[in-house]
Amino acid sequence: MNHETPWLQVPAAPIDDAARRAAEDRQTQLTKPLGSLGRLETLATRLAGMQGTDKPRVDQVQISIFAGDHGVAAEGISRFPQSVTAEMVRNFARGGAGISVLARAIGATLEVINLGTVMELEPMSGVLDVRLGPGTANFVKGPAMDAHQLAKAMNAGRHSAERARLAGAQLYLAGEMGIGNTTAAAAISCGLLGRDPEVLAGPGTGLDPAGVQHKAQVLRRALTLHGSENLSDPVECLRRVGGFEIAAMSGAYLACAQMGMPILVDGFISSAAALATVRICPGARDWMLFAHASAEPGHRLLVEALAADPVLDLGMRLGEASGAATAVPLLRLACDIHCHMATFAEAQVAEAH
Ligand SMILES: Cc1cc2ncn([C@H]3O[C@H](COP(=O)(O)O)[C@@H](O)[C@H]3O)c2cc1C
Ligand SMILES: O=C(O)c1cccnc1
Repeated sequence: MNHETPWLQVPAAPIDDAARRAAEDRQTQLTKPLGSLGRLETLATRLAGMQGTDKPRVDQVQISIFAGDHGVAAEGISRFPQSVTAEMVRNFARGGAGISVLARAIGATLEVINLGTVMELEPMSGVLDVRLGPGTANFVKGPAMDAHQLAKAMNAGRHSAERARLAGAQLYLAGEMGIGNTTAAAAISCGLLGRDPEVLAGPGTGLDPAGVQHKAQVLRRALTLHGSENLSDPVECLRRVGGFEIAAMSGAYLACAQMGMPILVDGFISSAAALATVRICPGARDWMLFAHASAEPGHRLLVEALAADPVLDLGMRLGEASGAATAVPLLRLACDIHCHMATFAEAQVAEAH
């Protein structure tokens, strides 16, 4: 651990079990057969435990998008050129990206943090600059970043979570933009799960089967270079084969768990960051809800390892927290039903025998 990130050792906040039980008790009194609203019930009762109230709400939603480039893109592992990372940052700022539209639609606050792209960008309103360099180093040749860059990335994530909390957010969504980051997310997953690259390499932005095979070979070279011992350590794994934006997401998730803020995890890349977070701090898992099953094939293994139960399965594979934003209306409905349905007593409806 680095002297710049002593907070990595802070445990997660405890869940309020009394509030969760009170919410579960309320569910038994609502005018419906118990369990008939399926996972909408458990979403509400888990949120109740996280928020310390029997009436949870997710009206105030924070979305933070972390962007950064990847040196491993030089290995030809993405369908798209690296310039797209910076170009998409501009698109976020102008309100034209998928997540820009979704954030407006659900009334969420959106912030963008640029951690360093190959293509330099002019200062833009709505984009925070925390540049750590023009992207990570190519991790098939050496570590993606040095300890200082890793610490700064994780601190950038923590600061985002702190801003969200100060702004009164009731739910935190992290998203990412970084050409090549499905390769980094796959490398992290291989390292932390001890699995072969072939099961974690996927098409990302749209590689054909030969491209996916090449990606797996690139991953294998990285795993050989860094070694399974180094890669089984979550912090060292993030430093060696992670990305600026992935490390920042992990820092943000960890800080949310420490401060007691519910997290809604997005797709493949976010789940790799979530797994690293849980390996750093097992208690962080209690603060995570999982939005969707990504179409990226490796996501299934992360879902399994995290014992996650994603809310949606829409075949999405965009990233940018788009899957998470899409699940927010369902979480709001779960809270509305939980808070506003009449009880058997209120409605004078007979209860079960
Ligand atoms: C226009 C565009 C917008 C995106 N928004 C998110 N991603 C997603 O795709 C990238 C990862 O895929 P790979 O590893 O194959 O490069 C990430 O930036 C991710 O957020 C995008 C990709 C593109 C092309
Ligand atoms: O699931 C994701 O997060 C994902 C998948 C492919 C490309 N970008 C993001």
